Amino acid sequence: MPDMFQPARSSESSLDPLSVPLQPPPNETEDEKLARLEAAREATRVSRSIDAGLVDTKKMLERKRRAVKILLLGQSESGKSSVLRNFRLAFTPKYFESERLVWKTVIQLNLIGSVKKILSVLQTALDSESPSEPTPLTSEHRRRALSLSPLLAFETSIGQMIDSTGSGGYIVTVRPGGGWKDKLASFGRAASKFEAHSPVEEASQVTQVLDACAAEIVALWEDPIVRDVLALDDVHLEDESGFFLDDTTRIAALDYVPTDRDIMRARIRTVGVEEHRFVTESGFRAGTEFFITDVCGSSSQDKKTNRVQDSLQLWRDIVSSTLLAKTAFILLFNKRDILEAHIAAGVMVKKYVPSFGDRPNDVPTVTKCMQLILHFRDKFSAYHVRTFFHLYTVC
Ligand SMILES: Nc1nc2c(ncn2[C@@H]2O[C@H](COP(=O)(O)OP(=O)(O)OP(=O)(O)O)[C@@H](O)[C@H]2O)c(=O)[nH]1
Ligand SMILES: [Mg+2]
Repeated sequence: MPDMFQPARSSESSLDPLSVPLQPPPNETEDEKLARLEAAREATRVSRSIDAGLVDTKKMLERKRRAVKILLLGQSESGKSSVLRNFRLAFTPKYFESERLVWKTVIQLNLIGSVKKILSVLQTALDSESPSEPTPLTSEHRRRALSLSPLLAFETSIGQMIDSTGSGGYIVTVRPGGGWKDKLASFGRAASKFEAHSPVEEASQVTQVLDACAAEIVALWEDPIVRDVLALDDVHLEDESGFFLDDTTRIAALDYVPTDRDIMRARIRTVGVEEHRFVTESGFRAGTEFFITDVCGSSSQDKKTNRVQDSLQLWRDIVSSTLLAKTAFILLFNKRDILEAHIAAGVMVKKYVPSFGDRPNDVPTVTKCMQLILHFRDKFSAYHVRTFFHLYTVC
C-alpha cells in the first residue's frame, strides 16, 4: 500500500491533479462506463449552463450600469407607486394597456373596501345602542347592511387568491414581485367558458354581484343618517385613497373598463421592495432602459406627527446618508390637486408648516413661494453638493 504521507514523486507532480480521480476505475463494467460517461456529459452541461448564466449576469449588470436607475422613496401613501404608474402610462403605453383589467379588480376591491368600512362603522353603532344612547339607524339600515354582506366575501377570496398580506386594513396589500398582477390578469380576463371556482368565474361573479348591489351601495353612501354616523366616528372616506363610492354606478356596471384616471386613483399598498425593469416604448429617448425600485413606505407611529413633518424627517434622513452623497435627487411635490382642494376648503397651511407664517393662504403662494422648497433645499445642500430638481405634480 503506498504511503499517503510521502511527498509525490516529481514525474507524478506534473500530472493534472484532476486526471487521477477522473480516470476510469480498474475493472469497470460496460454499464458503469456508460453511467460514468453520462455523468461526465451532465457535468459538462451544468458547467456550460453556469458559464452561460455568468455571461448573462455580466451582460445584465453592464446593461444595468448604463440604464437609468431610480429609487422611489417616501412615506406610506405618498404616491410612489402612482409615480411609477404615471411613468408607465407616459412611456410604456402598450404595457399600461395590458394591465388595464388588473386594475379593474383592484378598483372593485377598493370600492368593496369602502363599503366594508361603512358597514363596520354601522355595525359598531348598532351594537353600542342603548336606551340612553339610541342610534339613528333603523331596521332599513340593518336590512341594507345584510343585503350587501355577500360583497364582503369576495374581498376575502380575492385577497387569498393574490396572497394579500392582509395587513392593510381596508386596503389591498400585496407581497413584492409581480405575482399578484399575473393572478389578477387571469382573474380579470374575459372568457366564454370557465371552470367552476376558477379565477375567471370569480371575477365574473364579483362584477355581477357589484352590478346587482350598485343601487344599494349608492343608497347607503347617499343616506344622510349614514353620513352622520360616519362623521361621528371621524370616518371621512372621501379623503381616503382608493375612494370610488362617488363613481359606484359607473364602476359597478357590467361593461366597466377603468379609465386612465381610475387606474391612477386606485390604491394598493406595496410591501417590501419591487424592482421594475422596462424599456421605454415612446416619448423622450424611446428605447431607454429603466430600473425603477418601488418600496413600501412607512408612517410615523406618532399620531401627533403630521405628514409634512414626517416627510421632512424622511427627507433629512435620506439627504444625510453618506451612501447617497453622489446621487442626483428629484423631489416631487405631488398631490397638488389635493392641496388645491384643501386650500379651497379653508385649511390653513401655517397650521401644518408654521414657518409658512402669514403669507396669503392660496395655491399660487403655497406652490410658488419657495418657503417649502427652500426649506427642503436648505436641508438638502447642507449635507452634500449634487444635482437637485423639484417638480409639482398631480397623478
Ligand atoms: N388626488 C391625488 N391622489 C394621488 C396623487 N398621487 C397619488 N395619489 C393617490 O394616493 C394613493 C396612494 O398612492 P400610492 O402610490 O399607492 O402610495 P405609495 O407611496 O406607493 O404607498 P405605499 O405603497 O403604502 O408605500 C393612491 O390612491 C393614489 O391614487 C395625486 O397627485 N393626486
Ligand atoms: Mg406603493
